[in-house]
Amino acid sequence: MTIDQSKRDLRRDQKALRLSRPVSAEDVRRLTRGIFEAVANATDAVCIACVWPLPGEPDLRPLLYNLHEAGRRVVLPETTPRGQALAFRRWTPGCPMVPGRFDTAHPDGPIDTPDVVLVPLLAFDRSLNRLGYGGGYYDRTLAVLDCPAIGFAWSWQEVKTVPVDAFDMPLSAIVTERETITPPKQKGDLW
Ligand SMILES: Nc1nc2c(c(=O)[nH]1)N(C=O)[C@@H](CNc1ccc(C(=O)N[C@@H](CCC(=O)O)C(=O)O)cc1)CN2
Ligand SMILES: Nc1ncnc2c1ncn2[C@@H]1O[C@H](COP(=O)(O)OP(=O)(O)OP(=O)(O)O)[C@@H](O)[C@H]1O
Repeated sequence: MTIDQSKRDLRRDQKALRLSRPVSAEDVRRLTRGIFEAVANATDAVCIACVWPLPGEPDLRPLLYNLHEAGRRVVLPETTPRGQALAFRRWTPGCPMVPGRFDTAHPDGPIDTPDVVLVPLLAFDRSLNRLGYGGGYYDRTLAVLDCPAIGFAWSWQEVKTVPVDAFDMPLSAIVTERETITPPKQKGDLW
């Protein structure tokens, strides 16, 4: 099977899984707290890229308010034409949301460059590889941004190995409602 085919199959299965699993309010609180802490640890990150939820995805909307109240700038992706990197636009509480491509929605605020990007995903593995919707949007965006990329997901979205291509960008960390997964220690690391 080609990498493309195995990605397609995994994408289909993981979409169905994510829509079918019930999520408790406690899970939502734990995941939101974990992401907030991961962002707080990136102390010099002023501008944080989040997402406006798609069906079945963890709902980060409470986090947007928390980050805004904590004095961070919040930006959300505008889904650009296929083949382009995402554009991030400033969000403020209650700002109008504009319908965009693939049933996404984005704020109508000014474009801004994030210092850290929270990345949605359908599947992940322990090596911090991710599978997304297949537009390649986050891979293209992270390739040009060169900033920390923190994946967020439910723990049960983990698979043994995500099929990867050369252009796939591994994440800096993945936060779930159970744990935050960070890169394994490398030989030669000072500490
Ligand atoms: N909340 C949220 N916003 C996001 C993303 C995301 O994953 N979550 N994206 C993450 O990249 C970007 C846009 N996402 C995309 C959504 C759908 C397709 C897409 O190709 N959809 C096909 C069906 C694909 C399939 O069923 O396999 C379609 O609608 O025809 C591509 C990118 C930016 N905004
Ligand atoms: N840095 C890049 N430059 C050019 N093309 C890219 C780049 N990254 C990904 N692509 C293209 O995007 C397409 C989709 O990639 P992939 O299947 O890995 O998407 P995904 O990571 O699941 O989706 P997303 O990042 O939107 O959530 C691929 O066909 C690939 O050719």
